[in-house]
Amino acid sequence: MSFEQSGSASVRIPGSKSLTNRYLLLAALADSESVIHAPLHSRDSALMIAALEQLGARFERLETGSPFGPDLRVSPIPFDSLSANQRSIDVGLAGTVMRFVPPVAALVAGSTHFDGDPHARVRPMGPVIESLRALGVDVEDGARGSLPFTVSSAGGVEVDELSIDASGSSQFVSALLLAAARFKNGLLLKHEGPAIPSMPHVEMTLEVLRQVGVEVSSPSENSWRVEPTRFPGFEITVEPDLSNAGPFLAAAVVLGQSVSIPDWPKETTQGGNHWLEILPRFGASVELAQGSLTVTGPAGGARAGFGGIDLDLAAAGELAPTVAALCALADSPSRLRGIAHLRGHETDRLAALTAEIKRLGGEAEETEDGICVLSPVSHGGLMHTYADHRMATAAAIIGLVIEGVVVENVETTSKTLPNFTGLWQDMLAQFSGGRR
Ligand SMILES: O=C(O)C1=C[C@@H](OP(=O)(O)O)[C@@H](O)[C@H](O)C1
Ligand SMILES: C=C(OP(=O)(O)O)C(=O)O
Repeated sequence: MSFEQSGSASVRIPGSKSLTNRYLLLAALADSESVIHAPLHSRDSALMIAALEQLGARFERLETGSPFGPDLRVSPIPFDSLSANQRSIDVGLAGTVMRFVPPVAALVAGSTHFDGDPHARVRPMGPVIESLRALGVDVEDGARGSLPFTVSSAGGVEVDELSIDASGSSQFVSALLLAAARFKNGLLLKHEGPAIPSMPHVEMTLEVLRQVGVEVSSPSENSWRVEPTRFPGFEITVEPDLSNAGPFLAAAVVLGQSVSIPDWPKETTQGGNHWLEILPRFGASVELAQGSLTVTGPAGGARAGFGGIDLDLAAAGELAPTVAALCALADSPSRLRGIAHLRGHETDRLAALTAEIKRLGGEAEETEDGICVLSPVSHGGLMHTYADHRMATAAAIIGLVIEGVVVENVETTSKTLPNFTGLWQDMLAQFSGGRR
């Protein structure tokens, strides 16, 4: 696809998955009703809502006319009046549901069975299962250390100190910190092991806990203390999902156009804020003004050519598939580092990215902690997406430049970005002078 002239588009992005699912969970743990404005409505947030409903929380849709769906009123889990039940929770492929909800199930008397999509069964869960056991809760997992498993609790957690190895996912830390305010004695959590990936997501957890009134501190590097806190319901507006803004901003880069994202937060813990540093490395200019981020691609985009990059993405691995799509269109080699843990994401993303770049005639190889893209993709074909929303959006980016790219199962984007194709088409129409 090429555009004779530089055009511009404004793309409004739905709410952050990571913030929505944290607020939903904390609203379920609060002492009174909460209202969440502009939440994400997607498969991952629907799974979080259904999971919390199983545990006794209630959700009411408050229509606002927003194209992204209603606001939500949340009635918390009625801890004092719940009877010990047997429940069943589908985590889909959502890391935030499979990791964050089991510690909440530990607070509720009865047994809760967790299972998910086929690939969910191979995502790392060991530290969650072992932590719950160390907290005095029974977990039956058939000695697999993964989904499916059943959490059985008398209701409540008294142990107040725990060490885990969260080098496989920051979500292991977030999961325990999010529930810990309702533990009888709070929690002192320590991480022991290689570096934790995606640290901004731990910062996000601390930030949302503070926002809702939970006392939390970090006595030393890699340790956190959550005080036992009863906190009232809250009213909050969810920021747009800056990771999901990525494919649209990448479109600006590869097509040499301008894309603006309204409501870009001034300050944020979202890893997607790293776009401001990453995209200039591909020759784009970025401007944050009047609450919008505008990215303007280099003149001529990928057709005129831009160079590859060497980048450590440990802090924002979630952005890797989008960055890899840019690297696959660059005219010199790239190396992405610090992202070994992507092997435990929605699919083994290092293997998937390498295979799909090679499928389209590029040269790429996995390294111990990332991938190298050695030469760009050169022809079209069916790009496999492995039920991974970010593989689908990566394929869409490549398809803007390479003729004949077909994205397999693009609906998989509904994990975090329903109507991706509508937003994408609308952006392209704006570039060609259509509706703004
Ligand atoms: O806490 C969260 O909301 C997330 C943490 C990160 O997980 P990892 O630490 O496993 O990368 C991120 O990649 C994921 O998309 C969302
Ligand atoms: C890793 C991701 O998701 P999850 O929350 O399922 O871990 C992601 O969205 O890139």
